[in-house]
Amino acid sequence: MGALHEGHCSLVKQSIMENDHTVVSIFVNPSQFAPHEDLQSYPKTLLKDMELLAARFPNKPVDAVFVPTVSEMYPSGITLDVGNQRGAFVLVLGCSEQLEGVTRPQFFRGVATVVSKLLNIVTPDKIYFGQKDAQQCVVIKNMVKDLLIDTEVRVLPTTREESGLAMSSRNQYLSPESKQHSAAIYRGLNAGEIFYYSQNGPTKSTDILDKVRSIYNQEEKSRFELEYLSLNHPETLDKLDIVTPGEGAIMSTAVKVPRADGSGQARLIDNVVLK
Ligand SMILES: Nc1ncnc2c1ncn2[C@@H]1O[C@H](COP(=O)(O)OP(=O)(O)OP(=O)(O)O)[C@@H](O)[C@H]1O
Ligand SMILES: CC(C)(CO)[C@@H](O)C(=O)[O-]
Ligand code: BAL
Repeated sequence: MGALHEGHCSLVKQSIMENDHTVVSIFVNPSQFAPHEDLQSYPKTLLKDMELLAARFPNKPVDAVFVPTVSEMYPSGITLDVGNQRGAFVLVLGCSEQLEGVTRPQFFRGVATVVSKLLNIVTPDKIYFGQKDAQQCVVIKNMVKDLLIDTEVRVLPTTREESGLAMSSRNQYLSPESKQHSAAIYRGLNAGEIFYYSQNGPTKSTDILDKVRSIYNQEEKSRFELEYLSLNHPETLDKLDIVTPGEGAIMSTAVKVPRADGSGQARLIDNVVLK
């Protein structure tokens, strides 16, 4: 969606390494935002993005940057009626009731819709996504499988700041202080991860999540508001009561932190995969 950072660049780098041609799409997709979300303020830095791509990949540059308009992507307009969301994609994907789907009921549908459009336009052999948006990756993998789309979905690890904070375009909303507090998001997930591996066997989800919460509880609620914290099956996103080695889980969270300009909260997501 633009406002490019090193997380995006890691996807571009991998694509340049693995393919003859690379297309970058930059499109802030209105259909995945609910009316109360941050579509209007979402950072748009196209010229800087182009400069960053040129500077980071001077030897083998990307072949095209695709920057469509909303009406090019949605020639028949967009239906934003959340009450009417049970369209084909939701039926195919079957995970609209989970996690991001609970707090952002339009999100999975909007992402599936725009990604299928992008796939139809570019027809790539491979398409690259970041593990930071783990649930989005599950939805897209299911969509590609269920709609028999001829592309390979590549998911690359989350690029982090030194503090552990996952890089995200929305980090631009934060003050340096808020960024410091936000680093607790990953510290907590990491504490849960370490606990799980120390158990060396099936582990109760509540025990793992308690370890994460013990870190989150050290933060003041006005600075760090937990929206969800959950352990889910890595492929179906079903909630797990027990995490079993071999089957594994995605431990994911969404946290709201104050925006630097005082205009409310920024919502940040992160996750770790338990093997
Ligand atoms: N830190 C990261 N590491 C690896 N991939 C990332 C990272 N951040 C984003 N991506 C991936 O880049 C692609 C484009 O994401 P998007 O433009 O929404 O950026 P974002 O930084 O995730 O923005 P947002 O702040 O809206 O979450 C997605 O596949 C996303 O998972
Ligand atoms: C998958 C995506 C491109 C759909 O707009 C977006 O959600 C993103 O960039 O993560
Ligand atoms: N990185 C996912 C885009 C979104 O939050 O809408």
